[in-house]
Amino acid sequence: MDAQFLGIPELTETPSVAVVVDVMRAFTVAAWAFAQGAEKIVLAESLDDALALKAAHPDWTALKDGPPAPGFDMVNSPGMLRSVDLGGRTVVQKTTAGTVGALAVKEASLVLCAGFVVAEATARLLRTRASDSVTFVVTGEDGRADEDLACAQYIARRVTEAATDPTEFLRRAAESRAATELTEGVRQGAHPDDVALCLGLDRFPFAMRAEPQNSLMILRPYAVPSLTGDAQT
Ligand SMILES: O=C(O)[C@H](CS(=O)(=O)O)OP(=O)(O)O
Ligand SMILES: [Mg+2]
Repeated sequence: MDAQFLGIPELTETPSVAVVVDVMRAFTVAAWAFAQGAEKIVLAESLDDALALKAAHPDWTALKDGPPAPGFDMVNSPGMLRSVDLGGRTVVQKTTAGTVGALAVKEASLVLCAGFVVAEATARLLRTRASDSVTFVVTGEDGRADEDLACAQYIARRVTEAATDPTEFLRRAAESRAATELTEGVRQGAHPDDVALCLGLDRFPFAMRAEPQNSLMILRPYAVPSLTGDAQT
């Protein structure tokens, strides 16, 4: 598999297969939202769009990064979100990096959103599809966020080497700027457990696929064939 690792500004062409990585915290939050019962996540283009979607659908749950804000129900924190019942709910998510990265590749034929919590399921799905070429979108810091790059490199390696040791990749993420800023309270809307939850390797058995639907980009959990080869969708 030919793997490319690109920051959002480097996306000059539409890739065929894109894996959009945001470890801290957008796609860790998304995975937790599905674990808490959310049916789907609408990836919003802007804060105004997120608020407009919420206004049009008052039963939806709107979520943003940074500090709490009027009109939004939650912030982009897995530590806070893990105790919220989202059974059957639609979540609208707008963040600085993760949602922007997914929207930047919305024309791709396959868009997966990932973090360490869904690494193995994501790698297994890529393995199953046997894609020749995969573009990993390293969403943070214009492609330089080491938590995202480490996770992307780990997933890429796992596609071909199932026994890849995660230790060094997780260490890099734990020592990244994002982890430090979350731990030190520099980034707002954070819970003390956020970094640990973002490093929760293979916490969930599903991958996450984003697809355009009625002019919106919708993220859903995506069951992948198990190790024993039982196919699910
Ligand atoms: O919520 C996050 O962790 C970041 C925003 S910030 O860097 O904390 O301000 O957004 P994300 O898109 O999840 O990287
Ligand atoms: Mg991030």
